[in-house]
Amino acid sequence: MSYNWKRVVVKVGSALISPNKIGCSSHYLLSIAQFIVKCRAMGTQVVLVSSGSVAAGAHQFSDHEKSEIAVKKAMAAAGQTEMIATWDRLFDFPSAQILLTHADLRDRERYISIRETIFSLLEHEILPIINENDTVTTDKLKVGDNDNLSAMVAAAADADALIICSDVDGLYDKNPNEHDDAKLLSWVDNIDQSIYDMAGGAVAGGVGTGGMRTKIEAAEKAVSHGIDTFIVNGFTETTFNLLLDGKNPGTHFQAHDKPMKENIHWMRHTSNAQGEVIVESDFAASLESEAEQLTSSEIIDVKGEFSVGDTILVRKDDGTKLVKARSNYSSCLLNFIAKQDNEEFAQEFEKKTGPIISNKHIANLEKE
Ligand SMILES: Nc1ncnc2c1ncn2[C@@H]1O[C@H](COP(=O)(O)OP(=O)(O)O)[C@@H](O)[C@H]1O
Ligand SMILES: N[C@@H](CCC(=O)OP(=O)(O)O)C(=O)O
Repeated sequence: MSYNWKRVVVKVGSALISPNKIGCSSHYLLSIAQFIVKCRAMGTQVVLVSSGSVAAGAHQFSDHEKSEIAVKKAMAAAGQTEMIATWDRLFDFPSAQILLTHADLRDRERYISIRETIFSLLEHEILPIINENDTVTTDKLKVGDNDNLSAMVAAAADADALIICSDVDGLYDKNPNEHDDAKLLSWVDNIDQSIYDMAGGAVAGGVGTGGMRTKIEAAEKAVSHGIDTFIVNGFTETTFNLLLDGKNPGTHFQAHDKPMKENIHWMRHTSNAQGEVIVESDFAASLESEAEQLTSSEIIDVKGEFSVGDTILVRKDDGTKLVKARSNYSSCLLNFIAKQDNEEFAQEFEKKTGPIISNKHIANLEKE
């Protein structure tokens, strides 16, 4: 019996591509590539999210300069071509490179465009190979790790499963590289703080970046969109044979059976709030129904700069996060109307302009 997936995202960590940080090695990629080929032959579409550009490009630069940000970006640029060429050589079908930043994914129009490009490539049986566009990112613009990126991609691609290939067998109850008695968790159906507490970071000075924490974050994003998520050991061929047999070779995070709608998931997990609207601590309206709208008289403060259509966070004065929603007002207009002494004017203005936030594009943060 095999898994009945229509579409999977396979994420491959740096240690598998560039184990020694001297260019790329196809040593561990062969069994992953074979898995991709077999999935496609079984009718399962595959999207590949591949790390490794920084590690692969590292050997072009001297050790003393590698901590400089500009050099890291240069390493990524130099390693990216090598990484793509290495993957491309392993397939007898075409592949395509997509480089993304968080700024692309959190912009709804660009996000839709990314989705359409992925679907078009898959329709034409071209393998999309995705990585973060490290060369152009700043702290504000980047996702920062490919675990979270792969979950955002899996949601954008409407995947059924996300397979995160790492250098360990899965999630252990503590870091197996530091504790000999660490136990592998093969099944996780609820990602709560106790699961996050098990996760340590990546090995200091090692090849990977995120460690287990970012993999759990990725799993949380993916399962809430109905995507079964696996953390598996990408070093061994057995992993992929087991997956093809419908078995779990590592840690399986169970998908929610009532996944969030695509646009709500995007708002909750991919879009960044460009600003904040602060309301009183005793604010009680649900904000999700037409009857319970946010009005300017309830706003204490407006923070940040945002435009019509941007995502904003509505939170209470005491810090409680209420909702993330699409703003129908710019920050400038909202500041103006919220600071109006003439309440009648404000009410009339809102009546004409419409609700402050959209109740169609809203993610409730209190329920989760
Ligand atoms: N609870 C845990 N279970 C498994 N691995 C853990 C755990 N805590 C920390 N780790 C570390 O996370 C590493 C995998 O993450 P990372 O190095 O970022 O790999 P990748 O390149 O695959 O993203 C493991 O090698 C291990 O050292
Ligand atoms: N964009 C980076 C990916 C960094 C990253 O997340 O690495 P990893 O923890 O190995 O998945 C690169 O290509 O090197």
